[in-house]
Amino acid sequence: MSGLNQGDMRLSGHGLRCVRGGREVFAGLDFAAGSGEAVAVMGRNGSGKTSLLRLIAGLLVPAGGTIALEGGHSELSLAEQCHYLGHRDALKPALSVAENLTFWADFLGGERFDAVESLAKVGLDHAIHLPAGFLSAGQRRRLSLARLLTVRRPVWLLDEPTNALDVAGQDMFAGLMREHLASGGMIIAATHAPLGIESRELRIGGAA
Ligand SMILES: Nc1ncnc2c1ncn2[C@@H]1O[C@H](COP(=O)(O)OP(=O)(O)OP(=O)(O)O)[C@@H](O)[C@H]1O
Repeated sequence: MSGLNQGDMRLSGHGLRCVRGGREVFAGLDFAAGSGEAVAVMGRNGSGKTSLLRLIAGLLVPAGGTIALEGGHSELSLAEQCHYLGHRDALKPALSVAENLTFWADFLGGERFDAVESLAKVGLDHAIHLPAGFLSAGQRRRLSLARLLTVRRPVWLLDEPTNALDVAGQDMFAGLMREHLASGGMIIAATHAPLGIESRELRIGGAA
């Protein structure tokens, strides 16, 4: 019995151990997040914040411990219910802004929402036909964020999501995160700066 209400989800990790390049990065790590909750993963450089997100996304295998999602879509894996947004923007410079978004929507599959509307929400509708290679760093980040809106997935794994965003961009993104949480989603974000939304702190490896 999970004790969850219908539609609610809970993502948790217990006793997680991460080894990279033969070196232990962290061990005995526990975390939990429920629908509507955000967790800010904090810690010094190299403490394993990105590694934790990659473990949850299924891009790395834990050396120990377990990760479980309760109450999600029973026919989909955890990875299929996650968006993983790395700190580097995964964009194809020769493709236009709209084509990059379509590429990601095709790649990720599932139900998709209007790309133009998503681009408008992140303030990029004026650049829709521009090659992504021409975008500024903040605009590239905004295009990456539009992916979260075009393909809806309940678990957002975000690595330093506000990097390169100006103050207005950070406010815009805080609004998008709040909407996502209000709709029952959850967010695990590695960050060195405040996220701009209410969040629980998960500190890895002692004080930064
Ligand atoms: N592919 C790899 N092979 C070996 N070691 C790696 C690899 N990737 C990362 N590491 C090591 O794992 C440790 C954790 O890295 P990680 O990127 O998870 O840290 P982080 O907390 O996100 O750091 P930062 O705040 O600098 O972004 C670091 O010591 C790093 O050198």
